[in-house]
Amino acid sequence: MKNKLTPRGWLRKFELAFTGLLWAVRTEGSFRVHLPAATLAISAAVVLSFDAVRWAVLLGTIGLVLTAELFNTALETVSDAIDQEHNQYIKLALDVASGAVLVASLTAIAVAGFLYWQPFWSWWSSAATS
Ligand SMILES: Nc1ncnc2c1ncn2[C@@H]1O[C@H](COP(=O)(O)OP(=O)(O)OP(=O)(O)O)[C@@H](O)[C@H]1O
Repeated sequence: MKNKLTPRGWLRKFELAFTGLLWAVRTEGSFRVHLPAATLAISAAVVLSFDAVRWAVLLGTIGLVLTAELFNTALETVSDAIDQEHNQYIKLALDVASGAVLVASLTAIAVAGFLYWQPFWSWWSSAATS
């Protein structure tokens, strides 16, 4: 079903996108790990007074992980619709999608190391000397 590119059509597109987003967050257990982790990372960035570049990299990295998880959830839903019995192609597709989430998550951990190390060290040093 195609939405026309009118203001009403765009509104409908956003409505459908938010419906999908909310459904995925409510039903996919992995978001119970990703969302608290993202909240913790953002809170630490506020405390450490991240500059604009650090914020941009942090938000981009969080977006990468959440986007990978959303595509993984979409693929799991389609695979349930296609075949709920054992299917080797569905298995491979879901394993690859899980691999994508793993790569995004490991990338986020590595990026976090670079982002937080120096501001944390400055914060720690000034807290220790005061
Ligand atoms: N129809 C199927 N045929 C074969 N293997 C499947 C099928 N459905 C799921 N699997 C296997 O089970 C694994 C987990 O798939 P599932 O859709 O249950 O995700 P999940 O356990 O909810 O994981 P996630 O935490 O990523 O949502 C897949 O990676 C795949 O190896």
